Amino acid sequence: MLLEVQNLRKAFGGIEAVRGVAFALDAGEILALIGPNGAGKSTCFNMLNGQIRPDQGSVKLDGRELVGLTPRAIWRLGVGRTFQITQTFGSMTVRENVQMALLSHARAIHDVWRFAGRLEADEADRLLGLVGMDDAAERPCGELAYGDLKRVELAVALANRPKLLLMDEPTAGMAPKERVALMRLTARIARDRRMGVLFTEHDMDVVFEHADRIMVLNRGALIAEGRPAEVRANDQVRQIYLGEGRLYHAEAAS
Ligand SMILES: Nc1ncnc2c1ncn2[C@@H]1O[C@H](COP(=O)(O)OP(=O)(O)OP(=O)(O)O)[C@@H](O)[C@H]1O
Repeated sequence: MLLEVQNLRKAFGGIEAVRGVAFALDAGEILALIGPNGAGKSTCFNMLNGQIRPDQGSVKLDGRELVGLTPRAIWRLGVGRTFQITQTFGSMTVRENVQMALLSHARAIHDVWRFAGRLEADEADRLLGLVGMDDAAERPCGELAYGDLKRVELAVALANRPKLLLMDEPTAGMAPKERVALMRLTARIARDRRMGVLFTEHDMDVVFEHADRIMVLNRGALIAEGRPAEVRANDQVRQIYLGEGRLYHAEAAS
């Protein structure tokens, strides 16, 4: 198993944001974490990459305990993350953003950035080719359409060669066609590189179409886990999403 999470807990004052969450994720697998607003998804993610220290529990990547390590140390061990708000540097070009990430991975950033016009440029272009953005390498990121920016962000996250990629609502703010394209691209890369992907997402169409497995969090606890068809058929899950119509829409679409 690539990732093994056991009995993860976190309370904020009196609120038990995450209560005894346990799951495992295999290399190359795409796992979705869904749940209503406030269910504890972000808190889970933040515990996985070290931004929040759990009150209890264990997070193991390739058998190595991550709890207690800094976010940077966890990133170096191979846990990458993309955010809901894209975090590229707007004034830098597409290629420079990826070069920056590559140099950072090589620990070279402080010494060489000033002289680094060509450094890692080939690898940056290779990663941009992978996400279909090589033609835009010279453009400032600030000029890109949102969907293109998300693809550059994926290339930036891949520069670290993550074993596990955490994606916070990867398709938020995108047009439906772009959503499908980004998730297909993510799936292809996950399979090719044997990279595990854990993502949160409010769009149930994206979740049910693209996840290998789905976990449902409600009030801090996992209430269901399984293949999309199993989760869709789960009564408790249907109750939670009832009224919102989202699960049923996903059903009709698949
Ligand atoms: N830093 C914090 N201090 C106090 N309470 C917090 C903090 N972070 C989260 N919470 C609470 O913990 C619970 C879980 O929040 P969390 O943001 O993890 O949910 P979520 O599933 O990511 O929600 P959303 O889908 O709206 O992003 C909520 O009740 C939230 O108010």
